[in-house]
Amino acid sequence: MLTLQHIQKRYYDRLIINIPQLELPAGIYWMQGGNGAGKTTCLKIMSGLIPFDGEVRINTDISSKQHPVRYRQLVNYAEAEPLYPAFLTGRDLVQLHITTKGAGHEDIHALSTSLGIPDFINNPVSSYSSGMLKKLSLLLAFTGKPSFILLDEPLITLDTAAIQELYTWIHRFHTQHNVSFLITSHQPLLDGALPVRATLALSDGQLIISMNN
Ligand SMILES: Nc1ncnc2c1ncn2[C@@H]1O[C@H](COP(=O)(O)OP(=O)(O)OP(=O)(O)O)[C@@H](O)[C@H]1O
Repeated sequence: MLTLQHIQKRYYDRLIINIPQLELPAGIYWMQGGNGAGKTTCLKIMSGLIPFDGEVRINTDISSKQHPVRYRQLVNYAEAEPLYPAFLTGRDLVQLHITTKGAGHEDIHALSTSLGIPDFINNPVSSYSSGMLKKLSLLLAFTGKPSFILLDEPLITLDTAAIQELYTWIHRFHTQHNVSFLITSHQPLLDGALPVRATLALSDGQLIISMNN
């Protein structure tokens, strides 16, 4: 369960996010919103990466502000446009994540192989295409033993085969390891692609929730 209370985020004097109360029980969530609606800002708040007013907690009592290390072990985040130090290889980054996040729910190498990452994992990330970089960032978001994985625009730059693989892994982590997902996208989810619990629409800084079924 991810809980948000009294969340406000301003850039300069402009209120970007205003969420008085939100509870996301275990599930898969699909978030939509136009350009500049605040999706990335919202995910950065939920991942504890930027300052904000209010409180975000995972599993009821672990606060992103009071227990930042434990919180970050339980909430993983993949950026829409990931950036890494150019000289590191994919293998360096995977190793770093495995070392800091601990043994994962599953052998991460199977996910890596299904996305074709072994073909380029030993090369420096400066040589990666945008799709390769995206695949690596998604792989890193599956490391450790998170309760919640936040994926910002995971579909952009992925080819159709990789999107299908990603859906398979999301479904598997959710059903077998009870991992929840919050996924942002400009596209509506294709019918039956994922068992989404609710759709979140972000507009004027406010979230509107539509439960499925
Ligand atoms: N570091 C920043 N400084 C000032 N304003 C910012 C900053 N980051 C984001 N904003 C503003 O906050 C608003 C929300 O931006 P955000 O990136 O969260 O939107 P988004 O929904 O992810 O957009 P998109 O779909 O275009 O990626 C925008 O008006 C943006 O200009």
